[in-house]
Amino acid sequence: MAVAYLGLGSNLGNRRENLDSAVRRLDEQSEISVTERSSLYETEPYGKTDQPDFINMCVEVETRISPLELLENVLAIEHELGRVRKEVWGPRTIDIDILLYEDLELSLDDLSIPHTEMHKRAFVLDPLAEIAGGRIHPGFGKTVQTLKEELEAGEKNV
Ligand SMILES: Nc1ncnc2c1ncn2[C@@H]1O[C@H](COP(=O)(O)OP(=O)(O)OP(=O)(O)O)[C@@H](O)[C@H]1O
Ligand SMILES: Nc1nc2c(c(=O)[nH]1)N=C(CO)CN2
Repeated sequence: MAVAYLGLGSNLGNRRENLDSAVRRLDEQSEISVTERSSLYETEPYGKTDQPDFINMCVEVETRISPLELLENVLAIEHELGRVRKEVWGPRTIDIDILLYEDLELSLDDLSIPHTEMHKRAFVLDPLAEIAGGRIHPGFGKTVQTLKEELEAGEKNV
């Protein structure tokens, strides 16, 4: 059984309901069990800032399926929940990113693991540290908690 961590975000419609539905749908997949969920974090939009605030959270899942099959499941759930991809980094009913999958490092056209931006994003590291603070990011060889602290220290020095 593999343990993976997913980051979820919503900034359109009923954001809590969107996140709840996404977590429920993930857990309803026969091949995926949601084993931990973080609290909800209200966050200002990062990157493209002229859009509504997000609610972000992370979940831990256990699964026997491969990273690419997990991505297919995640994209199908995004689709079911009505996410329309109009612009990169734009508003969305639901966004689900695969952050970590065991200690795998993978770089394919459609899938990079760990997620390439996760260490730069407080909206990922804050909820992730709550449920996986001690997990090692295989690319950096540092725990999630350390990456979160380094990001916070860096932000103070800007
Ligand atoms: N780790 C990953 N998790 C989810 N999608 C990924 C990952 N790595 C690559 N992708 C690819 O990224 C594509 C676009 O993702 P998406 O539209 O969610 O980007 P975004 O949310 O706007 O930006 P970001 O990925 O930086 O959060 C997906 O269709 C998927 O093929
Ligand atoms: N706060 C916050 N900002 C974002 C988010 C997000 O989930 N939360 N997702 C983005 C694209 O993936 C871009 N910016």
